[in-house]
Formats: sequence, structure tokens, C-alpha cells
Amino acid sequence: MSQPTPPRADHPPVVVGNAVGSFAWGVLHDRHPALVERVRQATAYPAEQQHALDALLREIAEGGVIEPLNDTEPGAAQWRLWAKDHIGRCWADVPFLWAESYFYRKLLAALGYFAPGPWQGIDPFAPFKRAELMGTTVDSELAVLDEIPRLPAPQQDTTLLHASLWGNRADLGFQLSTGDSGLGERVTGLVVDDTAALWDLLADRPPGKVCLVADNAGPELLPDLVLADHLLTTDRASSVSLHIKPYPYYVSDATTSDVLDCLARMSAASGRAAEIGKRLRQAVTGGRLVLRTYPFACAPFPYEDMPDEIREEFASATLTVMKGDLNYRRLVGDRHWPATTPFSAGTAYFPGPVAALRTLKSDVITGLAPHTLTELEATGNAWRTSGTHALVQVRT
Ligand SMILES: O=P(O)(O)OC[C@@]1(O)O[C@H](CO)[C@@H](O)[C@@H]1O
Repeated sequence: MSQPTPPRADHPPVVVGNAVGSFAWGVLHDRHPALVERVRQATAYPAEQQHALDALLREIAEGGVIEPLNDTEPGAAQWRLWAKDHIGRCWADVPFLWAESYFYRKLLAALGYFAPGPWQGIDPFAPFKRAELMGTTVDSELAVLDEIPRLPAPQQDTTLLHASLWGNRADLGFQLSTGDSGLGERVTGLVVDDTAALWDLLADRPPGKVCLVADNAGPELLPDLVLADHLLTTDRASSVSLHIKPYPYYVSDATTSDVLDCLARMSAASGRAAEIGKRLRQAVTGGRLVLRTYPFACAPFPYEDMPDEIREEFASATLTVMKGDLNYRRLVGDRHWPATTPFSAGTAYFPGPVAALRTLKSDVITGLAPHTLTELEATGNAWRTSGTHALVQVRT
């Protein structure tokens, strides 16, 4: 893919970050600078990286304009093309989805992530990811897996699917915004619940490939992997294609190292978690769990602009499951959709059946029933962005 598709006159406008106080504005204005400081504190970077971080902070500060990526960076030519309409403009005036993605790419450039030398390949978010994965909350979550076989089969399906869904609250970028107040209580009734449709869809077809487009590492990736194991062991899938990021992105997004860390964490646990960890390791070596790291996973565009290789991958799957908020925004397009727009309208271009498992952490939403929207608005709560609500949506 070299260029995004031209603007769609039949779609609502894309989200930009220039409305002061909006969610997008808050991410650009507060979350990104806070993240730069967290990264700086977490790892003992030398002077060169410190200066580059200072420069990045100046660039993203109020009134700062978007500057090109250094020519020596891998993918610089591609980014120059992608950035040609945005260089020299304020971060808040370009599509929010584009601005965030470019910020993460520039952060890696500042840290010398791709440059040959001692800092090459050092994940700046690894200290946060590691702390979460090794935490005691994960111990309890793994221990709960021992209870699952005691449940009736349909309840096992729902429990494991919803564990993967709610795992999406474990998003370190989001936690930068919630600060000390932490995450609000989850609202258990889903705003859209196509759980039954998802299992019916798999039951109606012979077991094939399921694409699981992962989101965050650690406490989200663990239940995703458990779900992958469940799909394989119950013959809902003949293989699972696990899409992860080719390099660190959106703070806690999962990379290959994160998958391996999760498998090691499970294998080192006891009981059923260890069994699942062992089975998943065998699934990787035996080719039933396949890791995919498409460059497009870190591109600043919606899935509508996906290149042919990914289109073919999704087209050949029985079902693609998109995890998380960013994947949702990329799936339906990061646009001001009226909330009651059918999910099927936002995903009409998608080349096969697709499901979204997402906790709500940004403004974009489709597929709400009018009465649900009325009820949510009546609460007066920030239900779109607080991470307290969730959905399962399916388009067959
Ligand atoms: O995709 P995830 O991990 O569920 O959420 C990503 C997120 O925290 O970051 C974006 C804003 O930077 C939003 O889409 C959302 O708030």
C-alpha cells in the first residue's frame, strides 16, 4: 500500500484533535507528552536519546508543527508519501488516527529503536508491560482457569470470550489518561451483545482459519491466547492466525516478544494455565497458532485501505476477530458516525465475516440501538471514553 484511498464523500468527517477538551485533543495535548516522560523515567537512556525526546516534546507541544521523519529511518520514503499533506501542519489539525500513529513512529525514531547499535530493538514500553505481566492480578486471573471446565459448555464459551473482551481494559495508554483515579467500575451489560451470533457463525461452518487481531500485551493478550486455545481445542478453528505488531506501538500493543512472554508466564504457572501454555507452545511449533506481523498493523490508516496481502488473509478466514479500541476505530473508520449507524455499514468493505471485541475508550461507535443510545446519554457519564462499557459486534 502506498497511498490511502481518497476522502469518502458518503461518510461522515474523520476525527481530528482540534476541538479543545475533546477526547482526541486530550490524547495529543496530555497523553502523548505524559507518555514521553514515562518512557524517559522507565529506562536509562543516554544523552542522545534524551535530547531527541526533548525535541519531540517541543514538536508536539501547543503550536508545534509536524516535522518529517529522518531520511535514515526505515520506511522514511513511505512515511514521506503518507505525510506529504501533513508536514508543517499542527498535530491537532490532521486526522487523529494519522497523528497518533506518526507520534509513535517518531518516538521510536527518537529512541534509536531501528538504528544499528545498543538501543536497537529495545522496546521502550517493555518495563510497563513486564510489570503488568508479572503482577499478582495475573496470578489470580490464571488461577481462575481451573474453574472453567466445571462450567456447562455454552458458559465456557461466553466466559472465555468475555474474558478476552474485558481484558481490553488492560491498556497502558488509556491508564495514562485515567491517572490515579484508575479505571471506573465496568458496566456488565454490553452496549451491543452479538456473543451468540459469533458462536453460531463458527458452528455453522466447518472449522477453518480464525484471524485474531490482537491489541494489548500482558493481561489482555493472556485471555486472547486462552481464547485461541479454546477455539482450537473445541474445533471451532483449524488454525488461529494471531496478528500482532511488528514493533512497539500505542504503548502496550503486543509484539512477538510479548506473545513469548505470555506463553512463558502461563507455562510457569500451575494447573490449567500451565496446560494451556504448553498446548499453545505446541500449536505454535505445529503451525496451528501462526503469528503474523504485517507492516500495515502500524500504518496510520483504517482497514478500508488495507493492502492486498491482508485483504486475502481476512478473506480466507472463517472469522476475523478485532480486539480493542484502536482496531475498532480502524475497522469502521475513525469518523463521527451517528452512533446508530449499522455496524454492517461501517464494515461493508471488509472481505469476510468480522467481529469486534472492544471496551469503549474513544468517541467512535456504530451499531447502537436507538433506545440504548438514549439510555446511555441519559446517564450523563462519559460512556464513550471511560472504558466502563463494552461491546461484541458481529458482521457475517
Ligand atoms: O486499542 P486500545 O488499546 O483498546 O485503546 C487505545 C487507546 O487507549 O488509545 C487510543 C487513543 O490514543 C484510543 O483508541 C484508546 O483510548
